[in-house]
Amino acid sequence: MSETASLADQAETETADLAIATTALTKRFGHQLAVNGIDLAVPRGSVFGFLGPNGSGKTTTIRVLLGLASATSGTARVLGHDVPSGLRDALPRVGALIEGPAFYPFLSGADNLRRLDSADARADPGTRDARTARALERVGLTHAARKKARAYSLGMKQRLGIAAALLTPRDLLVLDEPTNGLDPQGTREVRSLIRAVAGEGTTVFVSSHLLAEVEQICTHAAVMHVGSLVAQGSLDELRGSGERVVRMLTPDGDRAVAELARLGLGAAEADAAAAAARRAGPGEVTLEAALPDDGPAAEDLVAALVTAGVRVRGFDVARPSLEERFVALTGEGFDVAR
Ligand SMILES: Nc1ncnc2c1ncn2[C@@H]1O[C@H](COP(=O)(O)OP(=O)(O)OP(=O)(O)O)[C@@H](O)[C@H]1O
Repeated sequence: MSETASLADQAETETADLAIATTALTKRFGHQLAVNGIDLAVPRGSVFGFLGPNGSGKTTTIRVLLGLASATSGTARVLGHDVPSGLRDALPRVGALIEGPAFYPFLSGADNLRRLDSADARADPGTRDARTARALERVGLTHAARKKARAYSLGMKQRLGIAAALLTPRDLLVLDEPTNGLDPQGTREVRSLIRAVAGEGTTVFVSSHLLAEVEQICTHAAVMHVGSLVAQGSLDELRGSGERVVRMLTPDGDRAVAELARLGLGAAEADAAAAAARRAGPGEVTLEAALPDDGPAAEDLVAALVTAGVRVRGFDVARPSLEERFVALTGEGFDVAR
């Protein structure tokens, strides 16, 4: 087999393992670049967090993936089918909930689902009642099946939306900010539902501006910033990809900086807020230095500092947290609440 052929085969196998794959996907609105050449790779079986602040391009990307908007350039595949030409084949296996579910308030939850089910030409009318009952059970709404949708709480409406997305078996569930506006109880319900759906083998692609949410429910994540994808991978990969940082507390700042420089590390005083948080006493300074993966071991650094006469009152080596890492990537904070 030629090298070109085997590379093509390898690319094909890799794409087959992906529920969503895009190449240089771009969407412009006039002069505005809402999505800027993104290469998304969402592994099958993952719970994939699509993370980014408001306005970073998440909803636009989702709309393009589902054929609700057309890309300006680039390519996308969903469940192995080209978007938009192959969406007719992909969409029956994709459940989606974007920009909040719309229901008839005067119909019960079950009747709303029946109505949606009847709009699906492939759904057998003979098994409609069983299908709606199963979907309601799946999201824990059996007790509220006959209640009018207008009497549902926001969390119940959101779960009804997920039930609608799960009326038929799905390989991929796409959820746009599914916990937006929910109270803590509703948030917990929706998150545990996502875990349960993923546990049954469905790939879940979920957008969120909440880092804590992504950390709680996702196996993988991608980070959007002003239309660009600035990082993606498994959460472990994302955590591990930040450079380690040495932080030390000492009354001998100048001597420590000189010794660290001799060891190849450029140390600087931590910013005032961080230093205050570490409660440096009179004359003490908190120093920080990036430590490359091939840099000296922590114990060798401490030994060298002590030998050089530096009084080491505090010392630690840590990878940045996911939050610190994402702030570094995007230059802005994420809502970490809830
Ligand atoms: N139909 C449209 N026409 C013009 N600009 C749009 C349109 N839809 C989105 N945009 C712009 O594209 C950018 C990305 O918006 P998008 O809704 O995709 O972001 P998002 O990350 O989903 O944010 P949010 O969580 O607030 O929905 C924003 O600047 C937005 O104003």
